[in-house]
Amino acid sequence: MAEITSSLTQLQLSSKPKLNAPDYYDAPSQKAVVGHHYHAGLYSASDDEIPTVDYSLLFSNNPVQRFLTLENLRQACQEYGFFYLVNHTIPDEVLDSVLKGFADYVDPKTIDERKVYRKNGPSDKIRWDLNSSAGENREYLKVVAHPQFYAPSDSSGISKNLEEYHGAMRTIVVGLARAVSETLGFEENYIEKEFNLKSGFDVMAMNLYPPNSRSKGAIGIPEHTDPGFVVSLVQDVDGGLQILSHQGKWINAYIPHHAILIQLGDHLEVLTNGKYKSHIHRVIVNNNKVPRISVVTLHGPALDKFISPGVEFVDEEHPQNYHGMTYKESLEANGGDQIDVQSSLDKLRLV
Ligand SMILES: O=C(O)CCC(=O)C(=O)O
Ligand SMILES: [Fe+2]
Repeated sequence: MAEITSSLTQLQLSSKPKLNAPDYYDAPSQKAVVGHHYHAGLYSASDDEIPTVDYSLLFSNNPVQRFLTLENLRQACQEYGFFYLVNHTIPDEVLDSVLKGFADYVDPKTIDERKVYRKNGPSDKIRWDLNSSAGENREYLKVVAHPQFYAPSDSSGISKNLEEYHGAMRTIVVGLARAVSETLGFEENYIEKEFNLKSGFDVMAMNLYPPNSRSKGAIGIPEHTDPGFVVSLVQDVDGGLQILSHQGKWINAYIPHHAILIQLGDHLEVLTNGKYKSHIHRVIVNNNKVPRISVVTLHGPALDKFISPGVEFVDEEHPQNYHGMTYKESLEANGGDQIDVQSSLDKLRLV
């Protein structure tokens, strides 16, 4: 588990760790392919700090400590919209085995096993694809993980790891829902109720990004925001995740080892009428020396839950900025399938 590294009295900041390639990868010997049609500086981003929130202190018995950590979380939500979560209760071994499990799963020798999960239809609960183009470079597996967990059949035994990890992450997300509700000045069950999180629709996306020597361009995943309450993300190595700040500046995410990156989702933005916003992010692979794996979970409201700005967030000074829609409708509003967990913030915004 990541350690408490900073003071409570100000936003807790992370430092840039060194690239730490796990030994199950063959680091490619090739240098970056010459002749890619992108400019090295085109996707550069700054190393500005990203706040860190200590999960365990959100539930501290010490009221001062708890108050200060909730204030830290409120600032992180309102002024950033993303933060690193440390001391979060998921054992290191669980994080390591989900990442290692996916690394084993995407063995190029077993690619035919995965192809059965290529798009079959709109009700797919498991989806796999491999994109290698100027616009996107990644292999991914997505599974619906809640209210029911859909386990991919596989010879490497990944499903057990995924399900264990998801169960642990859900516990944290419910804890975060309670803490975030308090930062908004509500009873702790406000978000759980508004999103009916007990029946929340969660999708896990496991991504493998190639090193630059094996990619067809600079982009791992193009710019987007994600629907839902929050997105949780763990990774094996740093490598190109960039988030667009409030100030319109791209920031490199250097996630401390064994910490979790939390990004606020579109539907928290809708519920709070824009007070807590989701942020555009992308993955750039042009500097990657080794492959990178991320395990990203989109924790959503229940599919049938109608989400609109809470009345408490709308007044003369703050006119309603978003339409209401059920979560299901919003996932499908841009023609996507539920498993695509596509953003439709463009359709939800009134202005
Ligand atoms: O892999 C990453 O770092 C980000 C992936 C992502 O944004 C997503 O899957 O929605
Ligand atoms: Fe994303």
